[in-house]
Amino acid sequence: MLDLLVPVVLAVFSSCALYYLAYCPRVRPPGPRGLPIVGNAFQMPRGHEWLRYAQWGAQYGPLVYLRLFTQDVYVVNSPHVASEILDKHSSKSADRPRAQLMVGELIGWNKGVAFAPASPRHREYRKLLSTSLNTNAARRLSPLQQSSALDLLKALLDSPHELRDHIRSSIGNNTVNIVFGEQISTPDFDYIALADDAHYKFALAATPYRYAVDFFPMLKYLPYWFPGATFKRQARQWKAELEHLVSTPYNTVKERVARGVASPSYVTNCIGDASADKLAIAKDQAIMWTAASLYTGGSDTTIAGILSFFLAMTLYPDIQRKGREEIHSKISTERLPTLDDKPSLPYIDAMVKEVLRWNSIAPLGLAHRTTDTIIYKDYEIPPGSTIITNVWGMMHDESVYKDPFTFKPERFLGPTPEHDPTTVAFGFGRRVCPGSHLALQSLFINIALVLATMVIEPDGEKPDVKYTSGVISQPEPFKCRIRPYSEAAKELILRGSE
Ligand code: HEM
Repeated sequence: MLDLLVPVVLAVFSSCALYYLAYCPRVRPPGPRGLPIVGNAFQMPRGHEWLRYAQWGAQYGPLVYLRLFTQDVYVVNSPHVASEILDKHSSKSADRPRAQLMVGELIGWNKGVAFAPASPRHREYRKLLSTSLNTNAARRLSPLQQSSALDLLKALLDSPHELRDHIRSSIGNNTVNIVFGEQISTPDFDYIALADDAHYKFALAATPYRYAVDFFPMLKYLPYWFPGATFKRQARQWKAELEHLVSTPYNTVKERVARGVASPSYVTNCIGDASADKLAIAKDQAIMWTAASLYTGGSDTTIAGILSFFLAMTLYPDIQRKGREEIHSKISTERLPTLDDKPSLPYIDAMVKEVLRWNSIAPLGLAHRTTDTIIYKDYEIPPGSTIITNVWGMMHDESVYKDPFTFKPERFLGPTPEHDPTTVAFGFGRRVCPGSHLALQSLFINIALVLATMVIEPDGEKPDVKYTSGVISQPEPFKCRIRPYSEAAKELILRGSE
């Protein structure tokens, strides 16, 4: 009898354990207590969400659980946890939350790289992007970035008060040159103006709770003429505008490739040796949509970074002076710095990092969606969950960055530098920003050229540090005075731009 007891007890015990493991929901990470049915829907912040997420992070820990009706949402407030979930389980976390119906499906933004679902199409996109934007490829594009930074200096000599417009046009033109090889602008088609308009409409259409169709998907079947179906007519018009914006420059470059007169660019590089009119449809579409996505992903982000740098320099004259002294002592005042000088300019390199950290350009990155169960510690993250990375929160965690609201490049120098923000600012896993090398180069070149030749000062009172809300956050309008550092510096700019 006793012989039987031990195996029976063991069998019962292990069955219970197996049942528990298989069927009992694992513990969820802590988070604010929600209401029945709606969960945390009414506690969700509207605007500058990263501040509330960081507060929840301080209260509940690096992984916070929220429920919006039936949607599981995990907010990650630590680089380590983000990497454990999104880098280590990259194949299970590479999807995007289904874009709201209006902006994604009806207008068509889900064909762009950033909002495309994880799929063979998205993998094809990433293959094209990594071939053309990897470290070596990006390095070859630095002369174009140098020349657009010089355009910015020249424009600032002429009209320093138009700082924002000058940065926008220098970065916009540069991105178009990199992607299409030349400006695509005719009296009827101004690419940059049309792209900016499309981004504005994207932001309107993506505003949460704006369109009833996002909650009641059946509404998408309403006929266009139906009373009250204004959203359908609006979506049809915006979709046509988006497709025109995406296809016109691409077809222009393709036609130039066919005539053998295209300038080198991302698009010509992707088309490669294939005869431009014989590309497989899937590849043709992939080149067209990745090209458009480079402008969308690369323009406003880089502009926000350069504006942040100008704001920081207005507020921190000593840091500005130190940066300029490094350039003048290591490179001289006789020539302008280039990307090749990076190894001799560690302080400028640290400034680039601090620009990325001080006020995060993409404070919440872009949300991921899981497609399979992910186990992290005791927690089970089910498929279909939304993962939000609170990049701003990670960059302002006092246990990682001492005095996080102060602009202090020194934190990245010396024997014990603080955590490198470039590992966080560009996102995680299979969705990590494909333009990060280009972005870092652009920030370095612009910062080095401005510091070598210009002085930035407050215009009256020191400005407040106020940033816009949204996917990309940039300084709100602020006043500063910009003047050449010396007559020689002015000469250098004018000579350099001849
Ligand atoms: C300082 C400037 C930039 C910052 C801070 C930035 C940041 C980011 C972040 C956080 C993501 C989302 C990553 C994720 O989902 O985990 C992203 C995605 C993306 N970025 Fe950037 N970015 C910058 C510049 C650029 C540039 C210059 C380009 C192209 C020329 C670019 C193209 C893209 C694209 C296409 C995606 C979508 C990737 C995908 O979903 O697969 N970005 N970026």
